[in-house]
This record gives sequence, C-alpha cells and structure tokens, in this order.
Amino acid sequence: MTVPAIRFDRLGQTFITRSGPTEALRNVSFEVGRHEFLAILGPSGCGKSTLLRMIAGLLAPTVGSLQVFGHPVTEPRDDIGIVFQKPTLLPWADVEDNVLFPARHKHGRVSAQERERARDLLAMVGLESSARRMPDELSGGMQQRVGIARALLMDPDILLMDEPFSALDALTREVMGFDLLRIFSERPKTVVFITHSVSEAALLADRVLVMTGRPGTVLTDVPVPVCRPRGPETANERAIHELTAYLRDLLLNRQAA
Ligand SMILES: Nc1ncnc2c1ncn2[C@@H]1O[C@H](COP(=O)(O)OP(=O)(O)OP(=O)(O)O)[C@@H](O)[C@H]1O
Repeated sequence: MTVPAIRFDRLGQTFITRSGPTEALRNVSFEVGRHEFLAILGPSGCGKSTLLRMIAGLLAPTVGSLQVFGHPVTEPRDDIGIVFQKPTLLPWADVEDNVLFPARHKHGRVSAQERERARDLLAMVGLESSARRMPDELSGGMQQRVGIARALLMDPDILLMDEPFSALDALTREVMGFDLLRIFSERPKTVVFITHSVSEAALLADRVLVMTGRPGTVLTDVPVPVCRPRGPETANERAIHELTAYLRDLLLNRQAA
C-alpha cells in the first residue's frame, strides 16, 4: 500500500483565546496522494489556512492526527514549500537573492549549485532577465512568480499555496495558474492549493475538497474528471462547466443555510 503524502485523521483544532475557545476545525479526515493537486474551497473562516499551517508544522492539532509521508508532523519540514497570498519579498534584496533566501536561511550561505538552480527557476517562471531587479520594480504578478520560485528552491515534495493569486487581475491569474501546471508537469509536486475561486479550483486541481463553515469539516471531496495537460481551452470543456456549477451551488446553498 502506498503511503499518502498527507493524511488527516479525525483532526480537530480549537484555539484558546482571551474571549474563550474557538473551534476552528472538527473531525477533518482526508488524504492527499503523492504528486496530487488538491484544491480546497470553503467559506471564510472555515479553517483552510489553519490546515496549511498544520501541514507546514507551524501548529499542532488539538485532537486527531496529521501525518506527512507516514510520519506525524512535529516541526517545520524542509521538504515543504509555502506560497502565501502576498509574496512578502525582502525589499533590500534583488530577485535572485530573494529566491535564494531559503538556502541562506538554512545554511547561512549559498552554494554555486543553489545559485544555478535559482537562475533555472527564474527562467522557469519567466523572470530570467529580472534577476538583478529589486522587488519594488516588479508588478504584483512578477512578485508572485518570485515567491513561487523561492518556494521551489529547496525542491520540496509538497507545495502549500494559500490563495496565491488572489491579489492578481483576472487575466494574469489565469495565465499564472496554467504556468503553474506547466511547472508541475516538468517537476511534479504534491500541491495543496487554497482558493476562493470555484473555476480556478476546477481548472487546476485533480480533486476539489469543499469545507463547511466553522467549525470546518469536509463537506465533499470531488475528483476533477478532466485529463492533463490543461490550458485555457480546458475552461470550455463541459465537465468543467458541470463541476463548476455543482461546486458553486453547493457553496451558495451552504451559505444560504
Ligand atoms: N492563532 C489563532 N488564534 C485564535 N483564533 C484563530 C487563530 N488562527 C485562526 N483562528 C480562527 O480560526 C478560524 C479559522 O481561521 P482560518 O484563517 O484558518 O480560516 P480560513 O478558512 O483560511 O479563512 P479565509 O478564507 O478568510 O482566509 C477563524 O475563526 C479564525 O478566527
């Protein structure tokens, strides 16, 4: 039996705050297979970012268990990369040095191979000619590409993405999504991708997990019945239209209830 990359088993998370306990997640069970792309949809505050923080080892579950490659998560792991909503680049470092930050942070220096890898990654995200530019000289989409290259520097097995394209305009967002799929086709990764966009989830993911409102739990987990490679034309496929309509109804009805 193959070990899943990520496995949540009846996991719960309750935060204790000054105003009392907040039950953020309840009885969450699901798995993500190796090199699978899972999108997570759910209402605001249902615990999506909390799930990512737990996978990243930044927060321990209150009850239940979480395993990464068959082992409990006890601390932040090197083999997990994170892309946030905003790329939070170092303003005083140029693009290449921002991409190299994880290596410098880990061993206090950067090897020639890591520098070469940073250049390869910048080429992969279409920024080879911007290596010496400073973050404030870049557009939002370019900054987000630097954040993606940085998350890939240490070649993580797992990539966690928390609404990575939400600050971008619709067209850039679509282009970036398909760029991401091309990058993963060259360098497969296990991806957990949080989004509020139903169509983005359907177009990019292998599976879409829908969560209920707080306390968040898994409402449904649906496969995306469309093969790869995918591109802008995928949006015209009937299966995508049907899935998008189904997911939208589900979310709207839950919200109305
Ligand atoms: N450190 C914390 N202390 C107390 N409560 C927290 C903490 N982190 C998250 N919460 C609460 O847990 C719940 C889930 O938060 P989380 O950020 O995971 O939701 P989300 O689904 O990612 O929301 P959004 O879609 O708005 O980004 C919220 O009610 C939030 O207020």
